[in-house]
Amino acid sequence: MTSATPVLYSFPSSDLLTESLATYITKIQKEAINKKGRFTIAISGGSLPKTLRGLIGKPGVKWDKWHVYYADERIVPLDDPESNHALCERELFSHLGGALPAAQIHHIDESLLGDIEELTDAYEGELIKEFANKDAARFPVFDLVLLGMGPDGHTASLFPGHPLLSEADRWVAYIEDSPKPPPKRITLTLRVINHAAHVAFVASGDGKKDTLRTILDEPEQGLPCSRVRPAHPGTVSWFVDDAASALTKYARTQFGV
Ligand SMILES: O=C1O[C@H](COP(=O)(O)O)[C@@H](O)[C@H](O)[C@H]1O
Repeated sequence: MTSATPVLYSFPSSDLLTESLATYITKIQKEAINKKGRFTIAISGGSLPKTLRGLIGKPGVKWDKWHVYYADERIVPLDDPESNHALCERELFSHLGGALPAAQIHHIDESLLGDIEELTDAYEGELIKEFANKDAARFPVFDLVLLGMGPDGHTASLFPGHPLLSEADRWVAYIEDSPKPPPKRITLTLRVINHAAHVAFVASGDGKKDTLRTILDEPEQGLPCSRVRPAHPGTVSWFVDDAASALTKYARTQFGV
C-alpha cells in the first residue's frame, strides 16, 4: 500500500498562513459535505487552535455540518487552562454565535476524570457512534485531522520512543507518563491518524525550525510527526511559516486551491 508524500506550504506571515489554512479546510469541508452531508474533523491543542481564526466569519463554512473531535486531550476539567477543549472554545467555538451545535463538539466525559481507562473507552465510544459501520473500515476515516508539532517531534499525544506509537488496535489510547505536562492524556492512535482522508500539520516560529528539518529531511529518524503518512489516496500537508521552514531543504509547494 502506498502512503502519502508530505506537501509543504510555507508562508511569509502568520496572516497568510491562517488565511490559507482556512481556505484549505473550507475546501475539504465542502467536498465532504457534498459527498455525505457532514464533515468530521479532529483538532489538536497547543498553538493550533489560534491558527483557526481565519475560519471565523468565512463564507462557505457550514458549521452545522461539522462534527468535531479532539486529536488528543489532557485529563483535566474542561474549563482548565490545560484543556485542549477549553482552548478551542476560547479561540474558535465561542466566536461562532452557536452556529456549531454544542452536541457536535465531542469532548471527554468530565465525570470520568478519575478513571482514565473508562474515560478512554467512553471517548472511543463517541468515535464508534460516528464511524462504525459507515464505511466498513476497521479504523475511522476522518475527513480531516489537524495536528501540531511539538519541539521534540511529538504530535497529538504521541511522543518520540513511546510504546503508544505501536498501538495497533485501539482508536483512542491513554498515556499516564507524558513527558510534557500534564502527564495524563488521551490521544488518537497513529493508526487512526493514518486512516484519515486528509491530515494537515500547522507549525510556526523559529523554535520549530530544527525539528521541522529533521521531520521532513530525515524521516528515517522516525519522529512521530514523520510517521504520519496516510495511506493512498490520503494526503498529508504542512502549513508552516518561513521561520519554521528556514532550515529544511524539503521542496515547497505554492499554495493554491
Ligand atoms: O501537548 C500538546 O502539544 C502539541 C504541540 O503543541 P504546540 O503548542 O507546540 O503546537 C499539540 O498539538 C497537542 O494537541 C498538545 O496536547
